[in-house]
Amino acid sequence: MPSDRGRILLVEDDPVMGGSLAQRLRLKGYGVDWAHGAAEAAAALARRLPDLLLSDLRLPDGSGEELFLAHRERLAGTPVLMMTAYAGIDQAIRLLKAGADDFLVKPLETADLLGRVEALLARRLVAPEDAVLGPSVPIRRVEAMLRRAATSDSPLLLLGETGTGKEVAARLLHALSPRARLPFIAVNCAAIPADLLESEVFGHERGAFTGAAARREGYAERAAGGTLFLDEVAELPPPLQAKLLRLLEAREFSRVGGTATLPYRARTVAATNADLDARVHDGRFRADLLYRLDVIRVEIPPMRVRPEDVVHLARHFLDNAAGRATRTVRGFDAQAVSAMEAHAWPGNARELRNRVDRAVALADGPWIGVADLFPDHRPDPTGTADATLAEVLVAAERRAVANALEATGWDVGAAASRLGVGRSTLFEKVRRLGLARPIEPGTSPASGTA
Ligand SMILES: Nc1ncnc2c1ncn2[C@@H]1O[C@H](COP(=O)(O)OP(=O)(O)OP(=O)(O)O)[C@@H](O)[C@H]1O
Repeated sequence: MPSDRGRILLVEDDPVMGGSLAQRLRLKGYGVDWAHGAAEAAAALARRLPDLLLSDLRLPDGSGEELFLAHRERLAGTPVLMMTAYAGIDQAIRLLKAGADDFLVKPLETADLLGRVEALLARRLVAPEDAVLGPSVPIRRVEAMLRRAATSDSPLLLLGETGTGKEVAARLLHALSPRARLPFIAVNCAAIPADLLESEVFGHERGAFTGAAARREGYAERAAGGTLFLDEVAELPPPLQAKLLRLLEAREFSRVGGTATLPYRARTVAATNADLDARVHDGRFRADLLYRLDVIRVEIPPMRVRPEDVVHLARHFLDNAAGRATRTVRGFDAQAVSAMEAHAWPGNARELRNRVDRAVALADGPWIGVADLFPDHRPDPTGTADATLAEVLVAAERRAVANALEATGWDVGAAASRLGVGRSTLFEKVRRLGLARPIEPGTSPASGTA
């Protein structure tokens, strides 16, 4: 069985056909959101990008072709598989030319369908030996999206908790893009005082304001034909939001105090750990600006759902820190490795880097131990010398169950088969371990998952 299956948006109006497809895909361990028409599918796509779109061409309120074309830019990193009756083959071929990945002719052969779904999802992963960001399946999936998006000029929005590596992802995107030799300019929208932000981003002419002794180029100008990375974009004050919107729409700007209009040639990549949809909803972020920025959306998963990356990144950080250290540091001892694997990493990769840097600086032997990494508090019980066996087992069980549920999008049937237990056993474990499904804003019962 594949190690990670992914989430499929199934668009099919026929209740019998849709029901049977959803069931077969779920039995194979995929998470399935089933939309019964084009409007429902558009709403589901706006909420969350699936790992694969499987859509019928003929829909009661539109067509799969219109749906795909309307979302083509956002779907740049998502495989698209169309289903059509024989009469729709011409349309399906048009869609392949427009960028869809594959199509199936009805009546469907289940084995064929499942084979193509699996092949398309596998293509979304970067091979482990090529992966730069980390070895886990979720981060290799992110990397595959970045690689595909690197050739496009569309704005890209990076979402993820603090410290997950959004700037690292933006730099990788830039490095993989045809703009790689041009500047990468990073602006932290939250770190610059609001009254300076405009002149920092757009530059100013001499004498534009008190203290403007000379003309200064802003970030938008210095980015030239490279990449302008707007970190913490949710913190932009409203007047700057309006100016950024103009920059993106008109692709031109003026320096503060200047009259000349300058062309904006950079690719825009924005990042935030805030819930931008909620900010739009409560009026703190412009809907039209979000629409402009959110053309390709890439979500960087938190460290707790990709434990395979923890030790890999820790070794990478250790190599860097050890290179700067005067003493010889050889690595982590076994307990330190277990403790890192068990820790929840609320500060994500940044916390990991900080802990490793500090441990390398302070450790008094060649091997880094638990106390060097976690001097401030006891990490989750697993791996600590003083945890009871019962605590260690509960922590390991909790982690395995949480990982399986997360990886299958809380598809309990799929998670149960991954873990090799029955559904009812898994339900009981979820209840006993106090695990709760994260609530996705706007999820409607119609898009229900098993
Ligand atoms: N995949 C990775 N490989 C190597 N280093 C990484 C990786 N991901 C994150 N880091 C490191 O972790 C730290 C945090 O990463 P980064 O600044 O990109 O996170 P961020 O999501 O942009 O954070 P914030 O939301 O606070 O802006 C940096 O030191 C970065 O070098």
